[in-house]
Amino acid sequence: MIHARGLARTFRTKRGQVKEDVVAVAGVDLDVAEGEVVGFLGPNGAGKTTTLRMLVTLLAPTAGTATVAGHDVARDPVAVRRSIGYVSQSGSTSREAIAGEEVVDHGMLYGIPRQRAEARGRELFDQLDLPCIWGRKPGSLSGGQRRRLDIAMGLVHDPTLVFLDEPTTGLDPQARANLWTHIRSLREERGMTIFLTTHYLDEADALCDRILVIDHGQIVAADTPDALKRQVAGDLVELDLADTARVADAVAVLSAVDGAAEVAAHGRRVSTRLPHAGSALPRLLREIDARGIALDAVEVRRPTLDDVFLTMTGRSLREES
Ligand SMILES: Nc1ncnc2c1ncn2[C@@H]1O[C@H](COP(=O)(O)OP(=O)(O)OP(=O)(O)O)[C@@H](O)[C@H]1O
Repeated sequence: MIHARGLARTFRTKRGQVKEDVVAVAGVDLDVAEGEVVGFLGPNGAGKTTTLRMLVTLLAPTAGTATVAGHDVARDPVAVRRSIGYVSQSGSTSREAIAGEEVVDHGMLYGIPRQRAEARGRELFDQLDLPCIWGRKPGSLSGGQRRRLDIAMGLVHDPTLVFLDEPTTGLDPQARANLWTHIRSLREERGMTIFLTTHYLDEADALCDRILVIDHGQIVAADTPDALKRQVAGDLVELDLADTARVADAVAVLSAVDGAAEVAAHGRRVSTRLPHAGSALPRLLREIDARGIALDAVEVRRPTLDDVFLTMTGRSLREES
């Protein structure tokens, strides 16, 4: 559905009197198969929106090629636009318009006759849980309703591929979870291919079959959420000691465990990564006990997507965003 090779975009900007080039996207290769939900994850300024805007033909690449829904973005942008839905970060509804009319007008822009656009709009409003907002102004809707209205606008011409730019940014946790359910149903009920950008690790984890991590305009990781998590060194084990004087002894015990990596100490806390913490922990704790090292707390955490990002880039995505 989407294939890009060496896709790049540089912006020429002016700082004071000096002109300089900003490399927003520095040669991206990516492939998205039909029916996949793919998440494009990265910190602020990583190049997510710029990549997306090139794929939806709103921005010309400075280098590289891409085909979207079988059409070349540079040679046949109109065919790309006819085949896709695009929901931008800011949405496309005017606050003072009438929600239903906006959707019908949008459908008619794609050449759909009024009656069919209205039927399609009402069907989408039902599916996206917006049954009573047809005659309302977008400005009077909640954030979650407005986001679902934006998605209805993006789907009125029945595309098989939809691009969502940060679909849940600014929504409260309940509205986000609700939107995730709707996004999942688009794939399940309509077999749509979905490409979305997000800052949110939990969103990428919950929604996406595959995740592409972008940093400084380059893809630094691409795989399923589980496979990405398996790539990092293992489960994180943290022990809080009762007595700082025993930190060195605890570090020695952790370092001796088979497969232990990243053994570290911060204050009273010593930590390590273990490939299979569940099975290694009983023996480790017996050893700690045998040496008379008293513990206040033990914590074991499965790797998260943030750990993946940290491993790939040396920075935490959570801090960045
Ligand atoms: N029109 C522009 N002119 C100059 N620089 C730009 C322009 N658009 C984007 N950039 C720069 O390109 C880089 C990538 O921006 P982009 O918006 O693609 O990142 P992003 O990952 O989508 O960020 P965010 O999560 O904040 O939306 C940033 O350094 C940004 O400042």
